[in-house]
Amino acid sequence: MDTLRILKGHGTGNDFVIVPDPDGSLDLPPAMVARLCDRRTGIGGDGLLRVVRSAAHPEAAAMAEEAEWFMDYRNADGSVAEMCGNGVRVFVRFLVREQLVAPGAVAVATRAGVRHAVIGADGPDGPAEVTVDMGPARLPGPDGIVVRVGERSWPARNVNMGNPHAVAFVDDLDHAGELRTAPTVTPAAAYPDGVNVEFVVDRGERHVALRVHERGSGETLSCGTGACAVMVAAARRDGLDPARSGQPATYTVDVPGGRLRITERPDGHVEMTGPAVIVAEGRIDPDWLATG
Ligand SMILES: N[C@@H](CCC[C@H](N)C(=O)O)C(=O)O
Repeated sequence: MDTLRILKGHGTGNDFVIVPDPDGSLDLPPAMVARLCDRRTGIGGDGLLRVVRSAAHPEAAAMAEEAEWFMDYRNADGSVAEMCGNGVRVFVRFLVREQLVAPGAVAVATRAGVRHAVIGADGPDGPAEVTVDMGPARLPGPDGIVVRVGERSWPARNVNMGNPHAVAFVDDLDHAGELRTAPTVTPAAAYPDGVNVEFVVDRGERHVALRVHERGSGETLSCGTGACAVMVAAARRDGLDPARSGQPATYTVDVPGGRLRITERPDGHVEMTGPAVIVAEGRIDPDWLATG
């Protein structure tokens, strides 16, 4: 690799290094991803979005007819994740900016399947928000999940948005402490591949706020899949189930980096709407790459 074009983007403060690689020709081992995501010695990011044509990637080739582009998402530690909600909005923003797709309906292949997004034209008030059909939530259980931080513990709900989440309702977001290390979640068997943990408080009617500790990235300013998991957990707690009532349920979910609007539809699909921003673009110094 002599040089590498990269961009930097974020969605509600969840930030990503974007690596265009249409032909899927780059070798991006976990150590290189971690170097690029390092906030002091690299570009810095909660994760990395590699932009690859679905047909050029073995994990996405089967989705190529439905979605031309594959979001190869990696966490900041280099680990692979199935899905990233903020990431998919930023990914769509990137595709439109590069004129790789037209504004409007955009399908994106992910490891959790194809996700369908809608992005409008930018207006006088700034860039259009992006809405993504995040698919249905699964609530696989078991009962009795507990999240612990230091001396405190809370019951939690297992919500899967393509990736795993433990959602704990708490009295005060500060009670989760510094979150420098991952909360302990038991039983461990509920999450064989690790877990993202959300701490949630109520802010008003159908309005909640969260903090999140992400698998592979630590505490972040936002998590789109986490916000969707939180919305569904809050709806069930509040006695709402659109699949049974036939009525959609919409919640405002505040994250440390902004605000997302999440709707669960009667068909069970969860829609997320929020901003997606491209911050910068440039090239990685070939010497830096070579000394990895
Ligand atoms: N920040 C993302 C989620 C990224 C993946 C997650 N850390 C995992 O390992 O599942 C989002 O916005 O959803």
